[in-house]
Amino acid sequence: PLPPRLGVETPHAEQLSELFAQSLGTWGLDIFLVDRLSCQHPLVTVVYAIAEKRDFFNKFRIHPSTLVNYFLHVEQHYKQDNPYHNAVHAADVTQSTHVLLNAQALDNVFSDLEILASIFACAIHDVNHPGVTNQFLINTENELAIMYNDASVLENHHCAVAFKLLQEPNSNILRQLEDGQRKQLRKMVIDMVLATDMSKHMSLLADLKTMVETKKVAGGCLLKLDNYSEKMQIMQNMVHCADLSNPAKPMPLSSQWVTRVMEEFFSQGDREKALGLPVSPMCCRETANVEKSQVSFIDFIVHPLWEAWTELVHPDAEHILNTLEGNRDHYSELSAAKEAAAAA
Ligand SMILES: COc1ccc(-c2ccn(CCC(=O)N3CCOCC3)n2)cc1OC1CCCC1
Ligand SMILES: [Mg+2]
Ligand SMILES: [Zn+2]
Repeated sequence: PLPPRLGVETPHAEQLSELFAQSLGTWGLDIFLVDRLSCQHPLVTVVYAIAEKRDFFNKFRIHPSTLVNYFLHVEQHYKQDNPYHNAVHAADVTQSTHVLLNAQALDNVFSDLEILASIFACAIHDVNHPGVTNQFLINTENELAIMYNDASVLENHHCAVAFKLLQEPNSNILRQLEDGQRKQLRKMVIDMVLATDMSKHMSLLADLKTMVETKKVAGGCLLKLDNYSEKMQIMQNMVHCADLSNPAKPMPLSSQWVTRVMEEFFSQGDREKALGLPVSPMCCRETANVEKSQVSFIDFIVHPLWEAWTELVHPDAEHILNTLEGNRDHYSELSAAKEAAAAA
């Protein structure tokens, strides 16, 4: 028997179908509206809609009910009471990557398996996130830090949980793939999820810039991507861009993500204070300057990354870079106004 049209029953099925028909492939999709209309199943409904759109069911002989069953379990393993690292963030990163994959410059670059791997990696990339950073887990000698020897602790955990859930009954969406394909997908997913660890950011960006320079020299086309490592580099940067896309979204969405990430940081700061640990940067609710932090985050991390991505897929991501630059100026003005008010 087939599952409901969107994967899960919801009283707003009509409205949600309409929203996906209009905006599943749009950069400004209101993922918070998807969360409400789907009755808190944003991940299952977004993945199901993308799977339909990209014909995953036929291409990989995945039964719709198996896909729903697996991603319901994945969704349940995202901690709903995390203000930021919850299933809405996973759905947001997945839908954002779906949009980035549609760039004309990327036509015919990725195989069907690489596209499935990218969407799968986004959907599971933060599963079972505890709402604290790697540094906090290391500083508190958390069992996860011990398990993964302080190396990309969270990112290793997300991968392990996701692949463990595949082994549950009626959940193995990869069952019908050839063995080689399943092994290949597993490797690609691990490579992408481990690349969402911020400690990898600088090397990832450096490699992306080199590739952009080479592409410029080779007359601007991306098609000459034959080896795995070049393709994987683009896929890793694509997922990393999506993971860091909040400041590049329309302000009504971006500002909700800022509130959420600060709430998660502040509760970590509260826990560090209670444990007598030094409070991490930007985690102290008394002293943090939210707008200033966003400006620095954009100037030092997000803009350099999106500038490189925009060059790689020129001209498809121009509007994203423009939105980011507009948001940066907005936070900078807010920050200056706040300082002026404090000085008055
Ligand atoms: C909406 O604002 C943000 C949205 C996302 C990020 C962000 C940074 C790195 N990632 C990738 C995952 C990661 O490595 N993290 C998760 C966040 O905590 C640090 C370790 N994501 C940061 C954001 O703002 C900064 C944090 C407070 C002010 C500036
Ligand atoms: Mg993460
Ligand atoms: Zn994330």
